[in-house]
Amino acid sequence: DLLQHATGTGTGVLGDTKTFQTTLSGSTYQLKDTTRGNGITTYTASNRTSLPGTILTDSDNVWSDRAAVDAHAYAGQVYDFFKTKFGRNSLDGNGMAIRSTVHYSTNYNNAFWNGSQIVFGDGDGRTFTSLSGDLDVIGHELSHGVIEYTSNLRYLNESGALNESYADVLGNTIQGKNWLIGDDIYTPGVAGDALRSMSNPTLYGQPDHYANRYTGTADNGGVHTNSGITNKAFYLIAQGGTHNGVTVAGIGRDAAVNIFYNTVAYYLTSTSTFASAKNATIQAAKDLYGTSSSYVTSVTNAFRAVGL
Ligand SMILES: CC(C)[C@H](Cc1cn(Cc2ccc(C(=O)O)cc2)nn1)C(=O)N[C@@H](CCCCN)C(=O)O
Ligand SMILES: [Zn+2]
Repeated sequence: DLLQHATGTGTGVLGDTKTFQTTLSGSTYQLKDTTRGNGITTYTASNRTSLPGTILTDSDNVWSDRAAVDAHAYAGQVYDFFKTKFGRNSLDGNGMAIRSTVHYSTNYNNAFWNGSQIVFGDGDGRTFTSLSGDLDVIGHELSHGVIEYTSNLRYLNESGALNESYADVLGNTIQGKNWLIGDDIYTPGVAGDALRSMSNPTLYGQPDHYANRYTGTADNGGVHTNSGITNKAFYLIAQGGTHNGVTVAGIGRDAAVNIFYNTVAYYLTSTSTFASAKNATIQAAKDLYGTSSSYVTSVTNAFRAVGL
């Protein structure tokens, strides 16, 4: 038949070899995975800004476009996370096609969800290397899609900071490597630094207590700043620790992300605030693990530790 799926191999942004699903169309291979939902397709913007751009193709199914290899392989991993952990079929729960575009614009130091697809710049090689080279970043961007199809948290002030926080929490948990966001692609010349830290948000200028929240208008009311508050709460719930004199018993990443996913998917609305998110998370923990579960105590204490 004309369209059949194949397995491609290629090199990722950090020089690692990986395999991923492709489609053979006639005698050309396309970066199109038809084994997950209604498909995962990776495009190139060819350093311009029209989206989605052109589907990436190759003659021998051995791929050398490092940004494309990682965008495609990592998107498949993110799809698998939501499907196997939460039974969620793609971003909308209905198998919607996932589209990624790499090589957006020139020296573009960012990655984003534009309401329909995810987009990655190549970075300028100093501040960022190709932004699709970090699984927690792809997880972050695709999680914005999941959030849009569930609570649809408005991207402004407290609901916007929550949107950002759940994207960080889900993206970081999908990678499950450390508590940093973007460390694999931020400042390739500097080891160990990152864009954001969930274990210590203040390391990169984010608050770790509600009293220190940003209340200005920049960045839609500090959505990438105030996300530190609930990022820290998640870290405490998963890992445990003492913060501002409050000791939290860790419950592990699996249970913590289960509570956070269910909260953002089923308990919040587009105008939820930090206060309503605290109550919703406690309720989700009760519904998932029982009202007298120690997990409910950990959630309550973690939110208290960050001033909520
Ligand atoms: C890796 C990724 C998660 C990305 C990280 C990111 C990139 N930037 C721009 C940026 C550019 C330069 C520097 C510098 O230190 O010189 C830092 C940040 N700000 N945040 C990010 O956080 N993107 C935003 C893009 C939001 C776009 C508006 N909707 C998002 O997805 O929330
Ligand atoms: Zn974001």
